[in-house]
Amino acid sequence: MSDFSQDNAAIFSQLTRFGHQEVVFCNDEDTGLRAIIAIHDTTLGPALGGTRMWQYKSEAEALQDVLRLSRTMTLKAAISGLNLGGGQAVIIGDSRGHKTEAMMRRFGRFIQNLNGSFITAEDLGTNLRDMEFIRMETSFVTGVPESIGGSGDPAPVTARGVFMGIKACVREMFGSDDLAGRSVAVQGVGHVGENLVRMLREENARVYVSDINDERPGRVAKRYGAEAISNNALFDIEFDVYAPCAFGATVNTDTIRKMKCAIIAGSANNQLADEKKHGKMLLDKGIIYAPDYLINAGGMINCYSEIAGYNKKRTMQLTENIYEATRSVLRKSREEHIPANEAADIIALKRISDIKKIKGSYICGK
Ligand SMILES: NC(=O)c1ccc[n+]([C@@H]2O[C@H](COP(=O)([O-])OP(=O)(O)OC[C@H]3O[C@@H](n4cnc5c(N)ncnc54)[C@H](O)[C@@H]3O)[C@@H](O)[C@H]2O)c1
Repeated sequence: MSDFSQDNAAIFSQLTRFGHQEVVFCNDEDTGLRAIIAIHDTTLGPALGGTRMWQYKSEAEALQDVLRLSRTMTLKAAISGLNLGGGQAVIIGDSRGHKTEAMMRRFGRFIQNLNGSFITAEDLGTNLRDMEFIRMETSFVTGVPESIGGSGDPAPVTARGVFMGIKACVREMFGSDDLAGRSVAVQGVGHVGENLVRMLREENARVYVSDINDERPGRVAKRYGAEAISNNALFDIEFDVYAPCAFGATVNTDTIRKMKCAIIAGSANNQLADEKKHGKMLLDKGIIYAPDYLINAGGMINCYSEIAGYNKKRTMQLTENIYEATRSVLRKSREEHIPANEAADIIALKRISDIKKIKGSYICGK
């Protein structure tokens, strides 16, 4: 991968290719801060996106990550009916060694300079404490602790959205969204996965759980009446729904060949190793896929509510809408015989282009 700093033209061609509006490079010698903020699209509202701190192998890799993630946030907001755009920030460095209060607050000042076109939240390598530091310098941060007026842990809300997505898929496949007796394998029983297991068991689904952490599956299985299985056995067992809730790219050529499930619906980001290729493979194999950014939007919805003045009831209503949104995507996929991830992209991009026209005519009419 070439270093982007040696090839400026490549940056602009990438921005054009993915339709990014603005990219800000933040450099501060005193604190050692090196960060990139990407604002993908603000047609629907301010760009919301997490701040990820990661030891990237190269600057090019950091840029690629921030561009990809910010675009997904645009699609997620659009398909969820939120008045938000998509953005993302990455801080280059080791979150365990390089992070300081001063660095986070300096980063907060960069966000402040964007005057509200970018609002951030926690992501991999950052935590609620970091958000508190950022908030000392700017109000354009969300997902802060409940103790200081925020919406708190988004995982239960994310799990609720995934649960609604699973129900919509089950209805598409079996004609009813009743989960009693349906079998679901939840891979990764962390914050989201465990909440999901609880909800599934409340509807009497048969639940299998696996995790790379040896202790968790047994504990979660015992608590909710699920069955612990080994990570390696995941695709040897037949079940109705595979719910990836651990990490990305678990849906790839190798695993699709082994899969005996009817549905894939989980919280992990970027589940398809290759969007185009694996979306098509799933369609051809007759496996229903709930696009990840659609059904894991609960966390974003939680942040959206916080920006508007947090209201738990409204947050849950918006999250329940994931059921109908998933149904629309699956219907389009079935009627047009296109992969579900492609159907989701089309619906999300159409909402943005429709609203862009309205905004245009509003300005003309002034
Ligand atoms: N937390 C949210 O609100 C939210 C929102 C949107 C998307 N997501 C995505 O959902 C997924 C789960 O999020 P979370 O907050 O529950 O994270 P988490 O870290 O709390 O849980 C992840 C779990 O997956 C397990 N795991 C890690 N690698 C594994 C492997 N190779 N095989 C099996 N299990 C493995 C971990 O041991 C852990 O128990 C992540 O991909 C995250 O990006 C989370």
